[in-house]
Amino acid sequence: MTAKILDGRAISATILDRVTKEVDEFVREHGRVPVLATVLVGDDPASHTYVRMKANRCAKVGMQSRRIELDATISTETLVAQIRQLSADPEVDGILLQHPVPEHIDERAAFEAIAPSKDVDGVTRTSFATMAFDEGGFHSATPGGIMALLDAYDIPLAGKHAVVVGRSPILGKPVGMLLLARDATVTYCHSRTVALADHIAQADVVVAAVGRPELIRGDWIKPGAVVVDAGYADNSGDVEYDAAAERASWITPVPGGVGPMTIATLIAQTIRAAYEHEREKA
Ligand SMILES: Nc1nc(=O)c2c([nH]1)NC[C@@H]1CN(c3ccc(C(=O)N[C@@H](CCC(=O)O)C(=O)O)cc3)C=[N+]21
Repeated sequence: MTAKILDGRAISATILDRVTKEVDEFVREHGRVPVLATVLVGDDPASHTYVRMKANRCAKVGMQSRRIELDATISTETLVAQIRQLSADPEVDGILLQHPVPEHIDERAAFEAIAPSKDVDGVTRTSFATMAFDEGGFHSATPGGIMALLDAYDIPLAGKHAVVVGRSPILGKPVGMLLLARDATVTYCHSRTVALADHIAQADVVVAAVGRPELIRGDWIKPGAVVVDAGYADNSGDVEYDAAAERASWITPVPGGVGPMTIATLIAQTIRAAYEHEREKA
């Protein structure tokens, strides 16, 4: 078997086309352009690239982005104050704080300074809780993008055994909960898991979200499984792609899979936030 491609580039383009129309309508209706504020701390080149891509995608759909770049040495308090200011700014619809922040900063405290109504990247406790209770809040961008990609290809999830590798608060943990909400049977694996290969071999759906290139070997994959690779360390995935593609029924490439879906989710949630802000004003 050779796997079919879950084409995140194509599906994200469809989403961004739809958002472009929504933005156009929003501007005509409300006489202003939606604004996404991006906050980047420090000078990690990969983080700069991602934030630039997000700003470019904003421009492409007709939204404005406001870039805030902060020195790597700033304190948690200063970062929190900056983000609170954006949360209080009526011109800002969405706020993205690029992860990771330098180690001396309390990243959780910084995320929590994002007003829930502006949490278009889905990183706050409020968003986590609404996601977990299926109450329609903003989804964490990568998990939301993964679900949209699976849905675009009508991948069945009910009753399937999904194995999520990784348990980070904005990726592994929430994607497992979204799969659970769709009636998958979910197993979480992580750095302390014993016999990872044996778990992967049981999976109908594998979601790899650890950031360790080629941690997951192709010959672990159960024939016919769906493989979603959310790894992006050094621009390579967590899955040994060629060997996995020989066994899988569907697979996400890196690049061109989960990455573009993450950005599309962020952008789609930003126009939604803008509409909700206008509704609150009315
Ligand atoms: N608060 C926060 N939210 C995030 O969503 C977030 C984050 N922090 N920190 C870093 C990760 C990483 N991330 C990516 C987004 C798009 C691509 C992407 O589109 N990559 C292209 C290739 C990139 C290239 O060509 O260089 C692709 O996969 O096709 C990758 C990685 C979002 N992240």
